[in-house]
Order: sequence, then structure tokens, then C-alpha cells
Amino acid sequence: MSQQSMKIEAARAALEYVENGMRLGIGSGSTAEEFVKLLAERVNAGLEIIGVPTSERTAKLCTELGVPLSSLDETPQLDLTIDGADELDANLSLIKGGGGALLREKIVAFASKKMIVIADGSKVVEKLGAFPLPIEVNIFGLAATKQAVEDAAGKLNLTGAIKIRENRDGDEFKTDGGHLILDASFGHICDPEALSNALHAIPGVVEHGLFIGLADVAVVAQENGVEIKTAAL
Ligand SMILES: O=C[C@H](O)[C@H](O)[C@H](O)COP(=O)(O)O
Repeated sequence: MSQQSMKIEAARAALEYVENGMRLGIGSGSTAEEFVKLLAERVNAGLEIIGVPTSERTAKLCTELGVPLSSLDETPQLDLTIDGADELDANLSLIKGGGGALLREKIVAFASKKMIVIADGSKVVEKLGAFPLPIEVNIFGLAATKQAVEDAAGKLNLTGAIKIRENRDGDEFKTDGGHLILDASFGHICDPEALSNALHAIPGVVEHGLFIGLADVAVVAQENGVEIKTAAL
């Protein structure tokens, strides 16, 4: 099965968790987009949900396909969020933000009673960190913030390149919130919680892509079928 087919299978299996009348957080990225397409089919067949998108891109796709949307201001409490991930471990700790949507994704997941992660098997890791950790930062004081991130990580014995994310045309990548992203290639992160706390202590850091204690269930599509994971701890 291709990786694309696995994304579709994970999205299809996650759709089973969606019930009529739900207030639904809708994730971002290629796996979440497969979910949106399947969700739209169900909506057009009569399923009634209201969605809160986690990015402008997801909002556009939902609108094009007829998925009704609300905002988190109008609908501040959600029943379920379904979203992709760049990496997930056995505790269902995640790295997210490969597409730069981590801030809105985290706000939406936090506002939800439950979060389900959808992924193909390649996203499952023993230790987080092979995927560079996205860190969303304010433009003001960028060099100082980058230095502070390096110092904080160094105290946790995490070293490695920290790069300012660029678009394909070489310009700085800007998030939906108008911030920049630092991609930190720390390698294996032995203590994600300690790193999360250290990053949150830096004023220029808006948010980071470590999602700890947010995901309740992971729907992971493997070659031989879909596996439902719950946190090991
Ligand atoms: O910012 C992007 C999001 O966190 C995505 O959910 C994540 O990057 C996974 O995306 P994909 O399903 O395309 O691998």
C-alpha cells in the first residue's frame, strides 16, 4: 500500500469516531486533508457537524468541499479534534508543525475533549526527534530567541542545527499568525516534557511542536491494516 493510501485509510478509520452534532476540530497537513475530503462526503450525505479549522489552508478546503465551519471564538469548546502528526511515540507524544500550523493546532486540540491523531506507520517512532522540531517564534528579537533556544536545549544536552524555515522561493516562511518557524534538528529528545518547559520559558517562543498529553488515540495505518493506539502511560 502506498503512503498516500495509508493516509486515506487512517482518515477513513478516524471518521468512525465522528458523530452527528459534533463540534469538530479539523487538523492540517496532507493526512488531515484526506480526512476533510472523506468528511465532506459524509456531510454532503447528511451528517451534521460544525468544524473549527486549524489553518487557513484547511479552512479553504473545507469551504470548497462544503464542510460547515465556525471559529473557536464562536465555538470555544469542541468535542473532538482529528489531526495528523509528523512523529508520534508510544505515549502519544507528538511532533507537529511540519506545515507550520502547530500554534492553531495546539490551541484547537487544547479546546477539545478528545484528540485523535491520524497517521501512516512511518510516523511512529521510539523516541521523538528525527523530524526537526518546529518552534514558532516572534519576529521581534529573532537572533536573541534563537540563541536562547540553543542555550536552553544545550542545558538538556540537545545540540544540532536550528534553521529559520524558508519558503521554496527562499523567503522566510510565515505562519498563519504571522510568526516565523525555527526547525531544530536536535535528534532524539529523551525528555520531551523538560524541553517543552524550557522552550515555554523563552519569551520570544510563541509555541513549539511538541504535543504532550493532548492526543488520546492514534489511528495508524500500516501495510496490513489500521491499528488503534492509546497512550502507553
Ligand atoms: O503543521 C502541520 C501539521 O502539524 C501536520 O499535521 C503535520 O505536519 C503532519 O502533516 P502530514 O499529514 O502532511 O504529514
